Amino acid sequence: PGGERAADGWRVTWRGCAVMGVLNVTPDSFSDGGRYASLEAAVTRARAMRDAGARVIDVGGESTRPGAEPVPAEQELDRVRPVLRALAGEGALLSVDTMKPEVAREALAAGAHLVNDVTGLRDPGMVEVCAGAGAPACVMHMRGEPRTMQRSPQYRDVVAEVHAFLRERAAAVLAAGVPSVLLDPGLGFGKTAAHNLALLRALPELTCGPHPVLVGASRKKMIDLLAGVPNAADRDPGSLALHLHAARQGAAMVRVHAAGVHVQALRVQAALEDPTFTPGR
Ligand SMILES: Cn1cnc2c(O)nc(N)nc21
Repeated sequence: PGGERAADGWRVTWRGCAVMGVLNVTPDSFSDGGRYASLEAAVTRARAMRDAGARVIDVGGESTRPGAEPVPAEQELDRVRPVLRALAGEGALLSVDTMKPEVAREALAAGAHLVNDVTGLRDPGMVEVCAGAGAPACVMHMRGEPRTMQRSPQYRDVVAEVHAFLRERAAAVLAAGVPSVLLDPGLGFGKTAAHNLALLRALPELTCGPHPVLVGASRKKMIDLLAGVPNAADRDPGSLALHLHAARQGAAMVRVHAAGVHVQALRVQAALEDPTFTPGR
């Protein structure tokens, strides 16, 4: 907490953990599907999250929730490009949430600063796009693919396997010229709630490394399994609990729907954790 910390090639001075606001411009996303289908609504939402203190806005045109059907590249691009163009240069950093290199390339040209690829840049073309554009990337662990990943995920040792994957992918993409990476354990992407808990409890093993770590638990199914909250839209308190834990364990950023709630709580937590912090009065 506090002081300068390089994160992904751009220097941010922040206290504690930064917030990445989720902007799903898809009709079927699990928690806010369809609400931001119109460009104006999406841009308004992004500005609200930025004004609430979100450091990054993550723009996604293809749902990655469990069971989601793939979307053609052109359709995905038609959803995200106008939003990125409208937001470019307005102050928030922009990431594009996509698994497709051709979408990432066009999104970076339209103003995105960062690529958030839930496959961990599995496609070599994605590595080329990020290296070619000099764009940082989030390397996330996913077992399988969104459509089938939650059927029966199994690991010998989920923490060891996920951390090994992230270290190996990070080394590979950096060696291929991607300027910097964030690592992300990919909660809910081919994991049971028990797997997610193990990964959250082992975060210090990941955050003690050289790369900033991003964690996204916002409104996910595990909150229902831990606290009995069947409706995704009601899960922000549980999301906050998980993200405060992640920040306390050294996460550099959390990916959230409720940006304002998280910004306030993380600022208070950072002050609490920072013995040099002196309140205004
Ligand atoms: C797109 N998306 C959904 N959940 C996510 C998570 O936990 N991390 C990242 N990087 N992206 C996510």
